Amino acid sequence: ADPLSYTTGIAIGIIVLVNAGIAAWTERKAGDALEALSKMMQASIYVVRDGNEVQVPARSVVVGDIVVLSTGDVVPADLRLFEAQDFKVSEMALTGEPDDVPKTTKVREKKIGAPEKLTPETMAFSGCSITSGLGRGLVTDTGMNTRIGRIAQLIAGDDGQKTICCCFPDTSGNQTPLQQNLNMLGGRIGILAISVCVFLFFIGWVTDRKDPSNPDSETWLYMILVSVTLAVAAIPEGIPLCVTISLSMACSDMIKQKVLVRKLPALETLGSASVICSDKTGTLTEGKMTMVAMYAAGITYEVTGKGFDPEVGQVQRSGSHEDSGTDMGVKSSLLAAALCCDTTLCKEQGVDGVMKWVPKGNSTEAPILVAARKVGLSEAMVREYPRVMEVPFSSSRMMMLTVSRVKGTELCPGGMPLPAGTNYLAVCKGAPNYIIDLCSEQLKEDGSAAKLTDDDKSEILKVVDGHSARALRVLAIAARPMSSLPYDESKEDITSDQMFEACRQELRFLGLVASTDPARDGVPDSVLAAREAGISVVMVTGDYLLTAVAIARSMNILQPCDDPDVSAVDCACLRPDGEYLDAQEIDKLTGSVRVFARAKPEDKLEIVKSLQRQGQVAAMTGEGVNDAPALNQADIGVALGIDGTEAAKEASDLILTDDNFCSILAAVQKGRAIYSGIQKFVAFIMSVHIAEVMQIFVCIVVGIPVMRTFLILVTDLPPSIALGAEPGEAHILKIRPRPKDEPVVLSWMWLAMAMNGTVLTTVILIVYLISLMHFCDGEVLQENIYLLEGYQTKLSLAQTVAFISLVWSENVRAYISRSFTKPTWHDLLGNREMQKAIVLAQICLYGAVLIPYLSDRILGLRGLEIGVFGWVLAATGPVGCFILSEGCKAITAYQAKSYQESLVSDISEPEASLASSAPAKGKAMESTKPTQTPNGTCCLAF
Ligand SMILES: Nc1ncnc2c1ncn2[C@@H]1O[C@H](COP(=O)(O)OP(=O)(O)OP(=O)(O)O)[C@@H](O)[C@H]1O
Ligand code: NA
Repeated sequence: ADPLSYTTGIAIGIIVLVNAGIAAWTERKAGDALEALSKMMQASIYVVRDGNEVQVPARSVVVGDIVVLSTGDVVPADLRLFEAQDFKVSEMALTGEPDDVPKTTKVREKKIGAPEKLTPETMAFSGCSITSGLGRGLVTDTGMNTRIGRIAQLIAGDDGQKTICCCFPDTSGNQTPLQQNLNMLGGRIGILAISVCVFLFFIGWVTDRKDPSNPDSETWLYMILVSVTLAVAAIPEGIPLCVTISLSMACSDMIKQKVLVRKLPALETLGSASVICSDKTGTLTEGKMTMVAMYAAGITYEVTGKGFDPEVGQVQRSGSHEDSGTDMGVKSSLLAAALCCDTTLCKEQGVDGVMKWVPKGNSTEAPILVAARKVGLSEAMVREYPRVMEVPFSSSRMMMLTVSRVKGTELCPGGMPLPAGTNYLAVCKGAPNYIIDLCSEQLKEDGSAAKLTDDDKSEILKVVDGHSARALRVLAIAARPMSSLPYDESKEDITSDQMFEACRQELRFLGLVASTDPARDGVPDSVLAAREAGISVVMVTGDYLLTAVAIARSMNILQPCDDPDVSAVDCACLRPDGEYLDAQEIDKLTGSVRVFARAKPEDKLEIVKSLQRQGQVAAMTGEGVNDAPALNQADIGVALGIDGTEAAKEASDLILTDDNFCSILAAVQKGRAIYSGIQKFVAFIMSVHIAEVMQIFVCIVVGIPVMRTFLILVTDLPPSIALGAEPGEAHILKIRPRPKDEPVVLSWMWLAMAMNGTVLTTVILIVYLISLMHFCDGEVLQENIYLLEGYQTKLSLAQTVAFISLVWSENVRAYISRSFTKPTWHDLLGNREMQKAIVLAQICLYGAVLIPYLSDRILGLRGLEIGVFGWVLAATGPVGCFILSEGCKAITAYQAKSYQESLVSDISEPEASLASSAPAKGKAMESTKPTQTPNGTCCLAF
């Protein structure tokens, strides 16, 4: 019997196996990489070990551990609390209860008639986040034994891993929208391929095609073999594999850019981001504040020195160079402020071995401690005033309050006099416009207290505005000497809100402190680059409006032409009477506003929702627990790695490991590059499949022996993967963001694929026909060829030439496909992965055609016997392909350009009408949204 009819089947089998093997191996590798990533992102928590607080992975906590919890942490296990200060927990995940639940350490008698509590007040449960306060607890249960673990078990029933085909894990649940999109595309191509196969089967049957090697066999048997071959050739099984590889490689690359990808779909969404809403402190600025000015007891001061070093610089009256650190107002304000801080300042050895002053805690408080030391108020002195109560800073209250014990007749030597019988001092520090409303008197230069009139208030606010216009962050400090606590300490049920309310009455205004926060390097340029990329940058900050505007100007977020009355607002105007405005009115604001000041975390959520209603794809940064809903809502939730809380990280899609705004833009650029890389290899793979189908089709219909070219599906894999790793083209940040629901394969890409498939088919068929005529004594038709003596060898010579020519053409086309629009010679060697891939493909080729037995017996290829004529003829293929494909590129480039232009005009038309009707002046171009998808419909073009 003739082995050839089996070898075809064997060859197909081998190819499918090799393909599946490579696929499984690379998928595994990609999976490992992602797993390593997820390890890096594990939550961590402080526990007490050997008497020290140490940071450990949250998962490693065991029963009996003492866990230290503070605002923003996620409870790692079920705990019994034995310390709780203003401790509130969101139990949303457990009970669905949206309000924060206060916790305590005391077991209380259950009141008769009081509603049954779902969760005891003395326990904190795994998975819940701390919304305020500090606490310590003893771990009672971990893992699946926790409440949430047991609920999870109940829901899951049996927790067996889902698998398909008995051994392969079912990963379909983790697929990104793009992967799902491509799978759907694959499904449609599959259906199309099957129709073509059925059609071909009937044509072959009607025209009575027979197996050339076995003319007596049944036609239908042969045609089934051919049709199945065609189906294998038609389905682009390499695409999902390349997508997985490209996404996982991108994740590893992003780490170098200081971005951790928590959720894969974010990688794709990044490419279509049209607005980035960023925090200010620490993200746009360095978050390393230095106090530069003060106002105390009615006198203005300058503070000299830079950074956190308290040993250089002094406090001096404006216009003088003399040290005024001993002024009563200065001392009193700074001491009071220091009493109301949770931050510490200590000298530590830096990485370079030099001793450096480093603050630990809140960035706003650091400059206060530094300035206090400059006037001789050391931490040891501050500790002499024991704190009895604290209401921690929260972004919603915009202030912090503490009560400390004081004694004597003055606050400190040379400080403000205290009334007789004073035992406590309440200190409130925070946003000046909030504090000033709580004050009823003010400290005068002689140490007396005078009534704070409305004129005085506006005088002080003028000072605040003056500092704010210089981009300084201003805090007000107010205090109240008390003989006894204004609330009943022994009352168990008293909440911190009630204590806050009681202590913040009748405050005495002491002073203001103003600090600079320098811009991060590169941020102003990144903002400009974002604008060029069609992405608007919006600042959402808790800071004062004037400060925010001044900083936004220095960061290019507001341009000189922007009118701050239109482009910057205090968030209070989103909720004039405590209630948010209607959607429409909020949309009108978010359409033009670039700076949101005095923002509370809830405002972020409204802003994101509003931007999304307008068709924007929004990235939003966040750090606090209360930012979690906004991060969750945003298309791309970005948590800060350094300052961010665990709760924010858990709600996010990306984590910036350096908190730097510039990294977001780098991630967007990468997101765009990945997406265009995927488009490139999809087009590359699809066109070779189109070509395969066309060749087989033409051969069967005309009656030429079918080519033996399936191996191309293996040799094409490396270049396809390399296309996915294409570094983004230079103009990638110069085009506008891709509309949200634009299909992966655009209509002009379909045309490009069809043209390329046709070019490849035509060129290779011509090469094949010429070599058939050369090797098979001038015959090309199957029925004549199989009459020839030794026709098998002759035929396989011709097929070998066609195969070599095809692989070479594909290698050339891989370079051509590096850009849809730019000529191939532009940055020819710009992708090193491609060079490696081509070498690999070449090795496969020569192995397949030259290794004895493998080539001739199994694959039916005879590279050793085709002679110089064969090799030269094969070489004409890539040349022809190159010329024709480059020609087609001109058409594609034209179409791609008009598509981009149609996007721009689609957007600028409604913009023009909007601009003429709205009085908003200086409204820049990038605030518009890519709303509709201009006809990017997929028409199957082949
Ligand atoms: N530790 C603090 N104690 C007292 N008041 C504070 C403290 N930190 C900030 N504030 C006040 O609260 C305001 C809002 O602070 P918040 O931390 O919410 O904003 P932010 O850090 O400037 O914002 P973002 O980082 O989101 O840009 C500040 O402008 C300041 O007046
Ligand atoms: Na999100």
